[in-house]
Amino acid sequence: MNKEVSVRNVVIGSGRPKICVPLVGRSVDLLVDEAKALCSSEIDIVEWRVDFFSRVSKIDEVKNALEKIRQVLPDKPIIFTFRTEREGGEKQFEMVDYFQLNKQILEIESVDLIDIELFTEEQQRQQLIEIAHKNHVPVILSNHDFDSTPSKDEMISRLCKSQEIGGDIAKLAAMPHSSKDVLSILDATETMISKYAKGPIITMSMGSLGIISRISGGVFGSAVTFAAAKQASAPGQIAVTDLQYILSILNRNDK
Ligand SMILES: O=C1C[C@@](O)(C(=O)O)C[C@@H](O)[C@@H]1O
Repeated sequence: MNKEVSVRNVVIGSGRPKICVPLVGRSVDLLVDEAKALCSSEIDIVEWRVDFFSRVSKIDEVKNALEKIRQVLPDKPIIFTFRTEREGGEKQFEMVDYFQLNKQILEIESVDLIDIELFTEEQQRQQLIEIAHKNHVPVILSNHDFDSTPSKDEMISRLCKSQEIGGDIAKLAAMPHSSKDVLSILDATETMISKYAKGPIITMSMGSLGIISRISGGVFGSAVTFAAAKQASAPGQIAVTDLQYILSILNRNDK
C-alpha cells in the first residue's frame, strides 16, 4: 500500500484522481478574480503558478498576493509553483532567486504543497526539501520535458529518483510525438504504481495527443490531473468543467 499525502481535507493518492486548477493571473486583481471564480467549483486543489505573476521578484508582493488568494479560498490546498523557463515556465529567473523565493515562501508556512524541480542544483534542492519538511509542507518533485517523451525506463528512473531524494509526490510531464509516447507514459505510471511507488505519482502527456492521459491517467495510477479555468498553464489542459464531467463518468463507483 502506497503512502497517501493528505493536505487539508484532500487525500492525494487514494480514490478518484484529484483535480488541480492553476492560477495564472499576472496581477493581484486578476489572481483574486480567478480565485473567486473557483470558489463554487468542485475542484480539489489550486496551483499558484507564480512565474506568471508580474511582481514575482518582489517577495513582499508575492506574500501579499498569496494572502489575498488564501482569503478567497480559505480551505483549498494551494500548491506553490515557480516553473522555470527551461521546463515550460513564463519567466527568466536566476536559479539563486528561484531557491530564495521558494525558501522565503516555505518560511511563512502559508502554502500546503510546494513544487520543486528535480533537475536543479543538488545541494540547494536538498536544502529546500529539508526546509519544506521542517515546515510540514509536502514536496512535489517535478520534471517536464516539453520536447519529447523519454523512454519508459528513463521516466521510471526519474520518478524513482524523485521519491528517493525526498519528494513526497513524484511528477513527470512529457510531450508526445506519437500515440506510442502517450502509451509509454501511462505504462510507466502503471509500472511505478504496481512496483516502485512509495507515494503518489502524477504524470501527464501534454499537447492534444496527450489529452487522453489527463482524462484516463487515474486508471493507471496518476493521482492528480490539471485542468484549465481561465487560461491553461500547459498545452493540452482541458476545461475544468469538461474534466469534472468525464471523471464523474469514469469514477461512478468511487469516492
Ligand atoms: O507540472 C504541472 C503540470 C502541467 O505542466 C500540465 O501539463 O498540466 C501544468 C503546470 O502548471 C503544473 O505545474
